[in-house]
Amino acid sequence: MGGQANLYSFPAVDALAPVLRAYIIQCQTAGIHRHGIFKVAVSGGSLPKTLAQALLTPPASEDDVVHWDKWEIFFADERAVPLDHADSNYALLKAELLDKLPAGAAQPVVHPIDTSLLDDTQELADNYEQELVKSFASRDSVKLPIFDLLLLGCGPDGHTCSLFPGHELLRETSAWVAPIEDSPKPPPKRVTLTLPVVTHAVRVAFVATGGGKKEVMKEIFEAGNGLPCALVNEGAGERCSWFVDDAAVEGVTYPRRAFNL
Ligand SMILES: O=C1O[C@H](COP(=O)(O)O)[C@@H](O)[C@H](O)[C@H]1O
Repeated sequence: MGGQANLYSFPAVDALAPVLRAYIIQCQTAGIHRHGIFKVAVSGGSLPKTLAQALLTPPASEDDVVHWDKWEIFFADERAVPLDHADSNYALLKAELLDKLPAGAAQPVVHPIDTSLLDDTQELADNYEQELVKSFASRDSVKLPIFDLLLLGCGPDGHTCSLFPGHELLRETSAWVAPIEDSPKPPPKRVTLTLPVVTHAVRVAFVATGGGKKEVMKEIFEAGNGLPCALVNEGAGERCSWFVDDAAVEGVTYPRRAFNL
């Protein structure tokens, strides 16, 4: 993959949010142009709150409209818990964003995990993979699903989705969705998109904010060290963009880019 990941840095989340929105709208326009729909996968953690800040403000113009009725939302990773559990990424996205969409307005199609399968994470992952197969066409006809956009977080240890540093899941080359039963961050049982699916997306955007991320950001951008986020940078190259606040990249020498709104 040619090119390097783009790093966009802002004094604070208030300044980051409108640029993230503009970037997402660009991806939305491209997706709708490409196939009449916008297929996105989102992370949990701190991301949904920032996403809400970016996407819930009224449009500034016709070109700035979020066409929710064209959105198909998947989860980049999910914890093996009920959908109303405090650890559920679905519950988080619902509380932060989905429940706040204007009443009566068109709604996105959302794909949560099948919670009847929580006792068997392999089944849970296989079932979620089938959700992707239904949406992206059969596994026989496409080697990998191509999301229009992945919206990802970065943990302070450099994990993204539920792909953790040094974990054998990083070597998965066949499955689209994989189970993990020993996540170092609770809860231990989860399902996650695999690295090939992540790096195959049309666009990948990370959002990382706060001084608690600065050590790992330095490692990701200056050493790599095989950290999951660094592997995404390497695999997706210039298709990958980071939206961060200055606190998260304090001391990081990697060049920042200017985002042309
Ligand atoms: O466990 C998880 O953590 C990561 C990072 O979360 P953050 O709070 O540090 O942003 C998140 O992206 C992932 O979806 C979640 O399951």
